[in-house]
Amino acid sequence: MPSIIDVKHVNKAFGGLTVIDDCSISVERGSITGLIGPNGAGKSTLFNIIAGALPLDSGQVLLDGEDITNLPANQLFHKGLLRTFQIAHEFSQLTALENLMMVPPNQLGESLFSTWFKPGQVRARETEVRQRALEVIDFVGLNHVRNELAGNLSGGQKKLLELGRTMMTDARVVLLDEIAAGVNRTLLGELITNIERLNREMGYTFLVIEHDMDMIARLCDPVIVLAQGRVMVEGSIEEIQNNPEVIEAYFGAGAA
Ligand SMILES: Nc1ncnc2c1ncn2[C@@H]1O[C@H](COP(=O)(O)OP(=O)(O)OP(=O)(O)O)[C@@H](O)[C@H]1O
Repeated sequence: MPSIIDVKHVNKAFGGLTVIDDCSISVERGSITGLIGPNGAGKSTLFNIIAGALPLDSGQVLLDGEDITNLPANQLFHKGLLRTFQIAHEFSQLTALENLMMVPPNQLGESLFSTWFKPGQVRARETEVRQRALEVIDFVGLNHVRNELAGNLSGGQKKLLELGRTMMTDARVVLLDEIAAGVNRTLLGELITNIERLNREMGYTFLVIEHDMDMIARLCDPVIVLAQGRVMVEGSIEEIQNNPEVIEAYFGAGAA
């Protein structure tokens, strides 16, 4: 399978500290690829670079062969590369359903001009968006709380809602940043099922940063291990777990 994301020889330093060091990774189209590594390995920095939230010093990022290096997040969003975000404070006062309805780009209703001059068209579009939001909320299993304020949802339900938000647009690649953190086991099971369904049924590719090794083991193939800003090893979870270098990096000298 060809890759959908290619990170090529990327470097990033903060002050004098090199955090991403000539790093190259490829994410296969249709895969659920895990990105793991010890604390401070540079995972979030690399994510931020891919997601257009942080400029790189040198190197290149390609999406489907197209150079997207340093493109801002909103342009990447239109190209179908998105990352999940914690529900922003101002969105916590909207219901779960309204949170989904806020997502679509170029919503005609957002423009005052079109509201004045094309009210029929705006209404039709809103009905369409609402219908889609109802389907998505059902898909992620939050139908019973659709009219709750997002701020009142449990941690796990918020994660499901974040995942749902990626479904309101035509995503090709979704970056998931520690989605398991603070989620109870039941909801985590639902999250994993939903991610797998999005992957299988809708062709989403996922790149997943995760500290929860259970989740990585259940979901990800391949797994890329980052250490000190470089790829240490890449392979199946079994290969990773049995790799002495990885054991050493995680547990320190003598553990292997
Ligand atoms: N904005 C910043 N300014 C200065 N240093 C930074 C900045 N962001 C990250 N760093 C440093 O870069 C290094 C890598 O951080 P990063 O958050 O990418 O690691 P990580 O692998 O995601 O770690 P963790 O698993 O602990 O979340 C760390 O040493 C961190 O202190």
